[in-house]
Amino acid sequence: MHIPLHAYIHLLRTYLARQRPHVLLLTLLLLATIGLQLLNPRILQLLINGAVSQVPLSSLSILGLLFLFIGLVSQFCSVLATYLSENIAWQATNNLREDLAEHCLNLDMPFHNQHNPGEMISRLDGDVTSLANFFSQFVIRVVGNLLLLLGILLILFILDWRLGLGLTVYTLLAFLVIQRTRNLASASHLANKEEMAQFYGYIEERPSCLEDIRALGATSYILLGFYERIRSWLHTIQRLGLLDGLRFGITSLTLVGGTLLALALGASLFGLKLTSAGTLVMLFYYAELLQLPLLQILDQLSDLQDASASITRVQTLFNVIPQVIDGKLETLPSSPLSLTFSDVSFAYEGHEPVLHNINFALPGGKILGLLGRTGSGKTTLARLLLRLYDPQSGTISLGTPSTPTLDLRALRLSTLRSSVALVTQDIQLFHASLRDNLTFFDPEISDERLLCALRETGLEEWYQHLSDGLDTVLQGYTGLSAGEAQLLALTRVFLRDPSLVILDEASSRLDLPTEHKLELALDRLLVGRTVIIIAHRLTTLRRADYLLILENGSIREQGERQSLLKRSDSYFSHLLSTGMEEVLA
Ligand SMILES: Nc1ncnc2c1ncn2[C@@H]1O[C@H](COP(=O)(O)OP(=O)(O)OP(=O)(O)O)[C@@H](O)[C@H]1O
Repeated sequence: MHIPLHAYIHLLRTYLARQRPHVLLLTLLLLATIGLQLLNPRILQLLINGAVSQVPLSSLSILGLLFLFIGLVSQFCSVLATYLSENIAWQATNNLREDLAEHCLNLDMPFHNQHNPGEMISRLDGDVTSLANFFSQFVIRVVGNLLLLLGILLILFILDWRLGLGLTVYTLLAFLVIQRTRNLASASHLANKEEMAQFYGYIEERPSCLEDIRALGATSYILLGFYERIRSWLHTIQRLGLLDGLRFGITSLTLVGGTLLALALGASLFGLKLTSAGTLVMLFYYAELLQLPLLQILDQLSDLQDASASITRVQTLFNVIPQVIDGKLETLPSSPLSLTFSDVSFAYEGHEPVLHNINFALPGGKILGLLGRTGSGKTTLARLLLRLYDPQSGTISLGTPSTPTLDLRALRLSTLRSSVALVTQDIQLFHASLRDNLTFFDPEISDERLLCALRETGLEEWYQHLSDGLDTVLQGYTGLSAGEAQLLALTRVFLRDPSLVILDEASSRLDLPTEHKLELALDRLLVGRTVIIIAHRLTTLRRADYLLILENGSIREQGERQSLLKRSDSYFSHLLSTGMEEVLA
């Protein structure tokens, strides 16, 4: 997978620029750690040589203390650097996660239809998390460890060119050998992940159809599938364990080889009286130290491989452009809006047309009852009105007293969606306080306004039974009846005060007191607004000034409710006389 260098640099610059002082401090700390790591063996050399040549104990003690002090400072710097790099990584990944989440939320429905929530979680969490190391450590660690490596080899060259040359050749060979052996188990690691996903997918799916499994007596069949998967997984794990063990063995042997080489070279120089005991110990120390940058550079390179895949996926997501383009007009008057559909036709991407040449006009402040069998296109029509999708042909316009036809596409999406409210049957409640569920986390909305809205929707009594009032945490639908959930959705609309309301009535039957409360709430809510009700109850239809009946995505009939009622040949009259079940179900 090839990612241009500028993509890495762009990502690093974007997300590290906000934390420049921390990055600078981290660089300094790492450089200090490297300097101290290089210095300490030299102190050890002086200490041992001093001891051999019997320098005074006080001087040796100072050297000993200095050795300890440098070790401590080096450890302290390294702890501080770890803390800082964790912080930098969290900040950078959180900023990236935030930008990506905002981007995804602004993408339109066609995108979300094609990408399931699991995929989004894997992008926003999995991929972003795997970039943490890339942000906090990659450049600094690779450059830092290269400096450490070069520093050690340079010191060895200065000590004796044969030592320097021998260990340089060893370093290059060790790099190649360890790098090669690392790839030994990578195919097995992938296979292991695949087997794991298969296994969990299998056991996750089974509980959801437990009843069917029992009723059909399919338990043995399910267990057989379970054993087959676990057997296949076991073989993969065994192979992986073997290869991992082999890899570990080869790496350890290669590293020990370096120390042995250093000792052999040092010992032969010592035998030729070309070096001192202190230098021999220092050499051993450097040879051990050499392992650290070698392994860390290889670790960083393998992390970069993972990061590259994540960077590609994150970039691809950032490159997705919404199909619904935002308009420019920022304001709409708060008076009831008139609505016009002119020759609107629409098909979901890759599907047959759902709406065909829809034409209708609804004056401001009036109520339209929208009827039709299931699948006739009612919800789709509401989605077009909110610009969750754009129609392939035709225009939808809102009208204000000053501008009778204002194409939806001219409006800012945020303006449109604050003026038009959609209450769906599928009411979403967050795991959050009642206050946050109503205000959508907007601190500007006062508690008085909230209580007033709850009174308007008849939820005052329900509210008084809540243990923590507005701070009561709603656990999804637990403790809420379907009617109460609908009333809460209406309370949200009261608070937003939109000019046009689309209400997809719940098709389930409510008990009489709740239905009564709902009717009262609607009486108050719908006054002075333009309303479209996707109606499932006769009582609601009585509110409608106009009716529009859809059939297979086309208008079967439309007109003023009263005049349709009066006309005995109207389809509506026919539906009334036959009980209307088929279109209100
Ligand atoms: N996201 C989608 N992608 C593809 N086809 C869809 C999508 N949503 C709805 N449809 C199809 O569009 C047609 C109209 O669906 P729509 O939900 O608008 O009907 P409806 O009249 O609101 O039905 P109901 O009363 O059952 O809610 C149906 O055939 C449906 O399968």
